[in-house]
Amino acid sequence: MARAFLFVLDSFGVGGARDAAKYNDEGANTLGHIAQFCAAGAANRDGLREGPLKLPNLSSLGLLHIAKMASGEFPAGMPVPERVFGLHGAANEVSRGKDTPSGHWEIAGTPVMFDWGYFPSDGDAFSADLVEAICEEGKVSGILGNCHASGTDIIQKHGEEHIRTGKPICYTSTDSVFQIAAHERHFGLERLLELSNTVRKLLDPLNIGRVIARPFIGETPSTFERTGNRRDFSVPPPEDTLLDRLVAAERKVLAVGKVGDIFAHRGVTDVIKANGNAALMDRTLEAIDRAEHGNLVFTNFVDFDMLYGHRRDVAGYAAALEEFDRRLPEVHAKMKPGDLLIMTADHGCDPTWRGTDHTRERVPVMALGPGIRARDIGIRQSYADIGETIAAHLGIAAGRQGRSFL
Ligand SMILES: O=P(O)(O)O[C@H]1O[C@H](CO)[C@@H](O)[C@H]1O
Ligand SMILES: [Mn+2]
Ligand SMILES: [Mn+2]
Repeated sequence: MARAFLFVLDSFGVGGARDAAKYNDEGANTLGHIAQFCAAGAANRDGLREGPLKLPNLSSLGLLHIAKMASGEFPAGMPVPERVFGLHGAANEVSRGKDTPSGHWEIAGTPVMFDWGYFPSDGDAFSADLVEAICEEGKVSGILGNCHASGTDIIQKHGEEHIRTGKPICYTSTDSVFQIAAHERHFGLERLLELSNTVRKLLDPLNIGRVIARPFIGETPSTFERTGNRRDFSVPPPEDTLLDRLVAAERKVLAVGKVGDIFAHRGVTDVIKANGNAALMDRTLEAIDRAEHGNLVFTNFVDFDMLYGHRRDVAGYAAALEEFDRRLPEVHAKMKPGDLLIMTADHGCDPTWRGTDHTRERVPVMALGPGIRARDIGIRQSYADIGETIAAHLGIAAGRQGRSFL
């Protein structure tokens, strides 16, 4: 019985990307810098965590060896185990963007070799024509924001005006995204989702990867808070991915968290939503119980990126990693002969880095399962090797990109 479980720790990079300078990210290292801050006592938070970064389970699967391989150094303050129990390596990204869809599609065998459309960072992000079309077709009297921004900052800045005027808050980042923040009650969640759909269609000719609906609640800047009802409206991948190939071979793909949205629901048989890493882990464990021979359970753990990486919150990121690490034995306990678990990431988001955007980095690749012998699989030339490994493990035909490391 062969089953595969793929966990993407969203934004958990390990530094070392050869092309980092092209993205103004030379030296960025999500794991390395978190470990450094923790070891220096600069990531303590009362009641949350303290001291050096503690990831005993990930370390025993080779995470620290991966860090050394990817960026030249073991992470600071973390004891290096003598023996490693998993297949371990790092992977370069070949896709041009350092965004979530590019990373996930590349993992699934479809690197993004075209350029996404992006919005300018000087002056208005969105052209007058686009704003006019949004107002007309989306039936709103105007938009707020119209700039590059951090999603939590911009709702503090414009939230009250948004409630007063009904104008949605529209912003972007260095990713190919158009984000729309609106109040769940005053503006209405359904209306926000409809507007996002309308904008999605308007943006197709501009090659924009995603429209993201960002509902929030609260009445004042200090109480505004984004909710778990975020929705991503992605363009479909440019060609069939591992997920489509599995479905064509009559396999189930159980997509936990935002995975379904990222693949525009192509190649997904079961959509399982959850809010927050703890609930994502709970739903993943249930999906593993349900998964049958030949199935893939594919989970995105979004908190690392959304709540801590973009917020440049080192202590928060460290605590989330430690919590994830603590729950890994629950996954191990469910693994049966024939199961393969791969853990990786889609890009970096170094919480010590300038700005609030993703960082171009290598990602860790950890694979384990009963009967899979631990070894060093080196630096892989593309994330696509991960998807190919799953294809080989589940016994479907090889795709066009990547090489299995099994
Ligand atoms: O600041 P927030 O709204 O979290 O936005 C972040 O989330 C987007 C999608 O991951 C990224 O493009 C980044 O801009
Ligand atoms: Mn991501
Ligand atoms: Mn992100």
